[in-house]
Amino acid sequence: MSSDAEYDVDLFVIGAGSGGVRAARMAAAAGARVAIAEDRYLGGTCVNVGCVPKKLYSYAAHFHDSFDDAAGFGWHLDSPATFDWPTLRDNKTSEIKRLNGIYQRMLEGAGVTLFNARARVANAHTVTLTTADGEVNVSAEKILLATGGWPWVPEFPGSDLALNSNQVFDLDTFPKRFLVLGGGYIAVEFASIFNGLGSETHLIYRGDLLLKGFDQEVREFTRDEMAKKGVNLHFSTNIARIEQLPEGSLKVELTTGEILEVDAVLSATGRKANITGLGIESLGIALNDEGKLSVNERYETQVPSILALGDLTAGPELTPVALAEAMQLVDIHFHKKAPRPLDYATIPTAVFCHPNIGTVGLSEEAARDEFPKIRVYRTDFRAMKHTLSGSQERMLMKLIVDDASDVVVGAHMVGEEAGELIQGIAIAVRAGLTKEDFDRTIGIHPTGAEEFVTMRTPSRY
Ligand SMILES: Cc1cc2nc3c(=O)[nH]c(=O)nc-3n(C[C@H](O)[C@H](O)[C@H](O)COP(=O)(O)OP(=O)(O)OC[C@H]3O[C@@H](n4cnc5c(N)ncnc54)[C@H](O)[C@@H]3O)c2cc1C
Ligand SMILES: NC(=O)c1ccc[n+]([C@@H]2O[C@H](COP(=O)([O-])OP(=O)(O)OC[C@H]3O[C@@H](n4cnc5c(N)ncnc54)[C@H](O)[C@@H]3O)[C@@H](O)[C@H]2O)c1
Repeated sequence: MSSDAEYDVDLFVIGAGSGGVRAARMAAAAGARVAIAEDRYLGGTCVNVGCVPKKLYSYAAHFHDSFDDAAGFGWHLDSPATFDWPTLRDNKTSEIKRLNGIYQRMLEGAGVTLFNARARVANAHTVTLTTADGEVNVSAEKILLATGGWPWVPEFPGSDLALNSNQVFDLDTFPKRFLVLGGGYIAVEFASIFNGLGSETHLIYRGDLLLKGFDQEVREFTRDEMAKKGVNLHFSTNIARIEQLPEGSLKVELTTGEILEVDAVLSATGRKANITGLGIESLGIALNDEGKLSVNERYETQVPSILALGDLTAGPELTPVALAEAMQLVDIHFHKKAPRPLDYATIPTAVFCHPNIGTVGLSEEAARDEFPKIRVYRTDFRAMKHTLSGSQERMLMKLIVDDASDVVVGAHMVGEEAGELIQGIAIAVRAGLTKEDFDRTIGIHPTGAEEFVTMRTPSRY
């Protein structure tokens, strides 16, 4: 790359995932000369081994319930529905290829120079690319680290036989018996997916209740609903060892002594910052206690010309967070705007277990810690659809209100399409609306969602 300017480019982005691509495109649109390096797949984790394929598989798994529900409405399948894993897997792969192409065209269209190469930081203003033809240096006024995270698997005898979330999407054969280790997002989502697709499914969790950090009642309700759907939940236990049996299946011994025989084990035990070989240690960029990069409100690391965002930095590991940080970063560095720190307290999130969880703001427990007195409005019920389907699935909805100000500080839901529904509620919570505002909002009938504006009597204080 050559230019009369002091540096080859104004911005060099390492990692073309959610945050990196957004920052590169937006900086280029602001007139910056931008390059980006990606050594694996355009679109990063979300597009290739995260949100997108996960959601497609979650849709696939939901059909199981839909087929069951249909009979009460008069629909009958002539023969039992069968599931073909290669069709789902390969259709998913084609869709991801299509998305990879869209990302490439978006970057090219924005005038971003794309390197299909692994990158490392050589110094505060130089990126070294490892290409088939050897190493290439590119100088940059600013370097953005957007390399995301990588699945972490604990070590125990036979842990190499466990899959991580990157590997679970492309299995050659469908696991008739599936075991997942962990109690976080990925564990509950994949337990629901494989259970829905027809596997005998086990979830092994060291704690006594899944989804630590979520509202306690949401956690308990989700546990009960997942168990009703047939997921075998094993709490307060861990995997002691895994052995491969001669015919290929896996013998999993739990710390409780119980033995399970399965076809695949997924370790969904968290992710670590993806900094291997990135060269940041020698520049004095230190990791915080969580193993992530610390940045200031301008997204600058300890080396001011080196920026970072997304899963690599503190905060929730969510695609919309990486995207929002990218927009902020570009505003600050390329539109010269003052920093407007994101409101991390009201980031909504959904867990795509079955049924889904949607949540925004404070849990009941966190609100009790923060405010002298709260009001909790909650309801759980069987959705109208299930009066005919016969399904015993229930829905939980909850509003947490600061009693003194009447502001709704948390909203939680477990039920069909909770992820879709909570997005709108999140606007109200983010805006600091009061319970009276909710009460004055007219419901939409007949929906489950109307309960969010019709709960009148506190269930407890
Ligand atoms: C199974 C799963 C499901 C998920 N589901 C959801 C969901 O439903 N909703 C949601 O909001 N979030 C979800 N997430 C989280 C979401 O995917 C991440 O928060 C998001 O992708 C983070 O974006 P990022 O830009 O920080 O990093 P990434 O998207 O991880 O991108 C980093 C990119 O950098 C590249 N890279 C790394 N090192 C180098 C290097 N040295 N040189 C060149 N390139 C490099 C990587 O190959 C990668 O493409 C999920 C994650 C997983 C694992
Ligand atoms: N729907 C979504 O938005 C979505 C979906 C999937 C992932 N994600 C993001 O990706 C991140 C990573 O997901 P995740 O589920 O891997 O992480 P997580 O942090 O949510 O859960 C990790 C789980 O592994 C357990 N664990 C950790 N070490 C262990 C050990 N040594 N032995 C046994 N268990 C252990 C933890 O107790 C926890 O239950 C999430 O935090 C989330 O931000 C988001």
